[in-house]
Amino acid sequence: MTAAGAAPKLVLVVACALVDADGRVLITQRPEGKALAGLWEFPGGKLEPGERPEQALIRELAEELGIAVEEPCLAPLTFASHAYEAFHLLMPLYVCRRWTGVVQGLEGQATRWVRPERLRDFPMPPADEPLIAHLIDLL
Ligand SMILES: Nc1nc2c([nH]c(=O)n2[C@H]2C[C@H](O)[C@@H](COP(=O)(O)OP(=O)(O)OP(=O)(O)O)O2)c(=O)[nH]1
Repeated sequence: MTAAGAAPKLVLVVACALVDADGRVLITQRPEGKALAGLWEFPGGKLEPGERPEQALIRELAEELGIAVEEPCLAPLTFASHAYEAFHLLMPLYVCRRWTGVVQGLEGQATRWVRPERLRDFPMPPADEPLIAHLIDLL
């Protein structure tokens, strides 16, 4: 609970479910030393000042994974809205099936391609749990 009048800080993070030709989804493991370290998440991150969400996501996918995505290939699927202790996370989740380049964990993060029904076998941040059902429905 926050004190009356004190609104939690709203943090906008964009994330993407990359889907391969076999219908598997990419998850990446948050590195040691970061918040939520060791948990598996969808690639993405916070917007930089002046960025549109899609631009931020394209930048994050290039920086984290070394792939190039065109904006029309990002389809909105759903979003997460989750109250963490320090902030409230609002996280649109896009789906992308087309990119160029080969996915690599450029920041040393582990990467896994996982069938949507298997996503629950990987510990994910609490904000992500409700997203899994949407991916199972879609794929
Ligand atoms: N990229 C991504 N972030 C997620 C997911 N689920 C989830 O709760 N988050 C949270 C974790 C972080 O608090 C935030 C993403 O921030 P980030 O990865 O860009 O930044 P960070 O934690 O390294 O923090 P910072 O050092 O940049 O401040 O969103 C997810 O599936 N993907």
